[in-house]
This record gives sequence, C-alpha cells and structure tokens, in this order.
Amino acid sequence: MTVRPLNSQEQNRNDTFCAQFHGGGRLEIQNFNQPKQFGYNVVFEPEASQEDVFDNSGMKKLIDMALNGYACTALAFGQTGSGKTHTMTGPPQQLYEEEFEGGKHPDPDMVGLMQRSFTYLLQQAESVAGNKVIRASYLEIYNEQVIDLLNPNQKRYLQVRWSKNKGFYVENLFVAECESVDDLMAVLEEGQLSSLSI
Ligand SMILES: Nc1ncnc2c1ncn2[C@@H]1O[C@H](COP(=O)(O)OP(=O)(O)OP(=O)(O)O)[C@@H](O)[C@H]1O
Repeated sequence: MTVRPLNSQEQNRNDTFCAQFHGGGRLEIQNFNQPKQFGYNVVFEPEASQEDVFDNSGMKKLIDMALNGYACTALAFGQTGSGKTHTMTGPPQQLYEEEFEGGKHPDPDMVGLMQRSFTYLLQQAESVAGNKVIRASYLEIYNEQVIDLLNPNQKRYLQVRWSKNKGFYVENLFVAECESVDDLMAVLEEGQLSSLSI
C-alpha cells in the first residue's frame, strides 16, 4: 500500500490528512471520526522515495522468480489520481531520455518500478547461467478491448485466445526482442506515446 502526499488542489481546499501510520504495515483511516484499521504487508508513507518502494515492494523477488521460470505479475490498483502511474513509471518526464517538452529533464530519483525493474532484470539475467532471451510486449485493455500499444496502427482489437501449449495469449500481439535496458526503455516509451494518443 502506498499513500501519496496531498496534492496542491487538496492543500488549497484545506483537506486534512486522514491516514495514520502505526508501523508494521498497520494503517488507520479516520472515516468521519470513526477510526478504521487496515493491515498490509508493507505501507509506504507519503515521504517514501521511489527507491524505497522498489526495494521494499517485493519487485526484486518477483524478478528473481521470473528468472527461475515462474509467471509473475506486478499490479497497481487504486482509484483515479491515487498514484498508480507515479508508482509504476514516475511522473511523465521520467520516460524520455531526451529533454522533455517544456525543458524538464528526467530525474533518476523519480523513475518508477518499471524502469528500476529493467535495470535489475538485466543485471540478474547476466549473472544467471545459460542463454536468456528477453521479449517485451505492451498492451492496453480498455472497456474489455485489447489494444497493441506497440502496433497502434493496427485498427482492429486483438483477440484473447487459449491453446494447450501456450495457455491464454493475445493473438498477433507485437513482440520486441530486447537485449539492453535501452531496448526495454524504448518499448516503454513507444507504448506510453501510443497510449497518450489513443
Ligand atoms: N508518492 C507520490 N509522491 C508525490 N506525488 C505523487 C505520488 N503519487 C502520486 N503523485 C501525484 O499525484 C497525481 C496523480 O497520480 P497518478 O497520475 O500516478 O495517479 P493514477 O492512479 O495513475 O491516476 P489515473 O487512474 O487517473 O491515471 C500525479 O500528479 C502524481 O505525480
């Protein structure tokens, strides 16, 4: 669980912070003066850095497991504006290596779980014996329709199918073979640009 700081709009209308942190994954919410207690594996307080979240969210363990052959998923879930994108990729300018529109430069401290995972994955893959091939796809599911973000000109929605050998898969999904962090970053940037223009 990550709890983001109050944004400027919330500060301007004098919203008060309703969360209290009791350590050990325990969180208390004041719900109209009725305290409600919640328990999580980890709670990241508003001051937590992107590095804290990467180091303590279990992402490294997931990547280690993926390299050992397990299918792994990282999922961000929360209401609109709660910080899913911030956690996964950081603010938008973190995605582009070149100077961002408006003169902002990427801040390496602000990059999110995805970019940090790329670096960790490549480091770990090098230390694991045997040939490893990294392939990346990027799709969006919106209103139960699948869109290929690496091939957005394909006008049709893609079909989800099942086969005995592959299990569930998305038919005709573009797959990019990646050898470096830069290759993975290019996939992320390409997909993000497509999702903004859809
Ligand atoms: N931990 C954080 N620290 C500072 N700012 C944050 C944090 N989390 C989110 N924000 C800011 O809050 C705003 C909303 O966050 P974000 O866009 O990540 O939400 P979201 O859950 O992806 O929303 P949506 O579902 O609408 O796309 C952004 O301006 C983001 O930079």
